[in-house]
Amino acid sequence: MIQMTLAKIVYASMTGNTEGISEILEEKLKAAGLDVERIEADDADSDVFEDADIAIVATYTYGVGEVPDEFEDFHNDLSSETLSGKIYGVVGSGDQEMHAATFCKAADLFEAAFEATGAKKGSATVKIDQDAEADDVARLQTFVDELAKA
Ligand SMILES: Cc1cc2nc3c(=O)[nH]c(=O)nc-3n(C[C@H](O)[C@H](O)[C@H](O)COP(=O)(O)O)c2cc1C
Repeated sequence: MIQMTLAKIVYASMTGNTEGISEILEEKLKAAGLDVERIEADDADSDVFEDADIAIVATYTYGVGEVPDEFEDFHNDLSSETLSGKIYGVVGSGDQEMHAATFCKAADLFEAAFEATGAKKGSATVKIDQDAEADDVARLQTFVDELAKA
């Protein structure tokens, strides 16, 4: 049997924007021929990416530039995991108008955590204002294409 590349998306979403983004990612990764598992932050331990080839986090930002509560433990523990040999990517949703100074800061915090794991960044972090519009969907396509060939 041919071993397929497994991509795992862990996401947190309070009002649905990031969930929608995670669904778009799932669809596009599948279209690229990958196996995909999409998991809510509440259901994920920090070792969730152990059996994945591609590790993706999709997060909104809460408080003043903070990781959402339901992602806090996961985020803290992620940096202690060893994910060398794996590819990672991060997508953020935030509010560019109301929170310009901390726009999608949680995505940057996840990028830093992934860097500590030894995983390789497969594509630049995508930051989306609220929900994904057509231009964002195009950026997500590029993100997926780059991860798939990284
Ligand atoms: C209390 C509160 C604090 C927020 N703080 C930030 C922030 O610091 N930076 C940011 O980019 N967005 C911030 N946001 C906006 C959300 O991240 C944004 O609406 C996001 O699209 C929500 O995603 P979701 O629909 O997946 O829950 C905040 C929203 C709330 C309600």
